[in-house]
Amino acid sequence: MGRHGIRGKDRKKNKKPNGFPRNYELVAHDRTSEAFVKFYQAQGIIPPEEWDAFIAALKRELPSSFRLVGCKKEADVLRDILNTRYISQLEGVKVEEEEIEPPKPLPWYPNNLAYQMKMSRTVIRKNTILNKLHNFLVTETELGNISRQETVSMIPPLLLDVEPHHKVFDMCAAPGSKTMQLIEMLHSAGDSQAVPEGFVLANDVDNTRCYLLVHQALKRMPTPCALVVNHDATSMPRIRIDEAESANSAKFLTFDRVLCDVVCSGDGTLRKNPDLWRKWNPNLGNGVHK
Ligand SMILES: C[S@@+](CC[C@H](N)C(=O)[O-])C[C@H]1O[C@@H](n2cnc3c(N)ncnc32)[C@H](O)[C@@H]1O
Repeated sequence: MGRHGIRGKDRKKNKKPNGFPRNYELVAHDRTSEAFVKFYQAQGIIPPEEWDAFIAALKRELPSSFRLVGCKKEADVLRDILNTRYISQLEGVKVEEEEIEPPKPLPWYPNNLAYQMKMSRTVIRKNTILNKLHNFLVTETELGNISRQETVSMIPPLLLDVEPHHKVFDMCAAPGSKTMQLIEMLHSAGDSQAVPEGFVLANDVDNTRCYLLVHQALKRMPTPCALVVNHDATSMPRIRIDEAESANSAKFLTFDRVLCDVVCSGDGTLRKNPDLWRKWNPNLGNGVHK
């Protein structure tokens, strides 16, 4: 079951008999779409023997996940608070006969700083500790101590193995969850006051999304080691780093690490937003490639 606000024309259709609009309605999500099946089968990119597993994966609700910002000295304290005040209190707790799953550390993420959990909003509302945990996560996210990020999105920056002296180019950076992780890795030397030698050049072609990068991501992680640029990464100009007059002796910036997180179809969002099943059409994916 999901809860939806009812907007626009749909609001008219959803009037109660007494004439007052129902703002919310409980809707069972129909996680099927003929258009989706037709489109993906025509692409021929999913081997027939994997089709059922593919659809089953898309129908599984996406667990939520978050990271404690690792380069801050508060990370250890926050992990302790999370474990003692919330996770240990939730062991074996049931909501309406159903045992709830407390947040679990992702085993491959360094220092147990990333967690995943499966909890619906309905369950959160019905349990006091879960409610408090929810408020804790919201507050610490606002303070920049926690970053809400999908589990799969945490992997590429980890694989880059960024060190504090690295010059890093994040080619398609907005809205910036991976940029944040790269900056954290630059600042990972332990001394939170020290300015690392390296930096992240964070670029995105979309000007509006560059604003998101600055105002949502970098605002929470102030650093002198990040620069945002707004350019088409397919024709990125070389950046000259010498002061010489002569073009013959020109030196250009090179990078130690490059992250290129290109646009996808966005269809994985079906897991996060099941309402998309009924609205799905190929233009949604094509739209992000304009
Ligand atoms: C998958 S999103 C990036 C998500 C981001 N790395 C993060 O972790 O938050 C892809 C981004 O690529 C950008 N983009 C698309 N074409 C681009 C291009 N030619 N040059 C630079 N950025 C581009 C889009 O505007 C979009 O913000």
